[in-house]
Amino acid sequence: MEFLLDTVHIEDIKKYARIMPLSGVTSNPSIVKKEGQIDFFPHMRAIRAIIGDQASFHIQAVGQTTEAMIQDAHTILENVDDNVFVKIPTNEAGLAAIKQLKAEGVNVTATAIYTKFQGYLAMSAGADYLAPYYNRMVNMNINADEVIGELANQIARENSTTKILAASFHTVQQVNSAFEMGAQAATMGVDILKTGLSAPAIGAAINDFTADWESLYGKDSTIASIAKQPLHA
Ligand SMILES: O=P(O)(O)OC[C@H]1O[C@](O)(CO)[C@@H](O)[C@@H]1O
Repeated sequence: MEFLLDTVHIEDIKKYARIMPLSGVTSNPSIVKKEGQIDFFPHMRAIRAIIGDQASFHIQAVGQTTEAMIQDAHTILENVDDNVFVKIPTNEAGLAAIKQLKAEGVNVTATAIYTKFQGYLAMSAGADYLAPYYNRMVNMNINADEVIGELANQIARENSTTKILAASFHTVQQVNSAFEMGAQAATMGVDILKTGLSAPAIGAAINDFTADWESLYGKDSTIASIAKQPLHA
């Protein structure tokens, strides 16, 4: 199971690289826009420096034609590093770009996936990751669970190395569901992580444990402090 962050906000990436089992970072032009007019390549290299070589880093091509996407891919690899997964939208131009980039040995994430058909084609073209858009499918009355579940079944049937990197999440429940349907990876904004880890019930349970502990050993006592001053020494 891979958890990725769907942001290029440096402080958030630094913070959550410390907190979570971070498998990678994803971005797209809309995510980049949230940071304002950043110096694109130095910013991307700074993200790589934070997440390290073992994490997967997904950066999107913006060209509209096959040739433009391939040129974008080469430029990204030259200016960030060779391990980047270049995100290519799964339309006709994109599929042709995926085929060519895979023939060159480039890491590719097929993105903008709303249907099984797009996913099957991108898988056949050799994409390393498929990025189905969970919440956008839900908004279009497409059964996101079914799409992800069937893509996962096909991966299993073919013993394929392609992985599902589910994306476009608006709720914690959607992330759980994508994993349960067989996605190997999910990318999410920090809002999802904050919501999932800060439910009032979690804080209430921690407060109760603290109160019980302190009623026994005194205010601000810790495991370390009672080890230094054992009650029955
Ligand atoms: O629907 P949204 O929230 O814009 O998300 C689109 C998704 O597509 C991606 O570009 C795919 O990786 C993600 O970065 C993003 O989660």
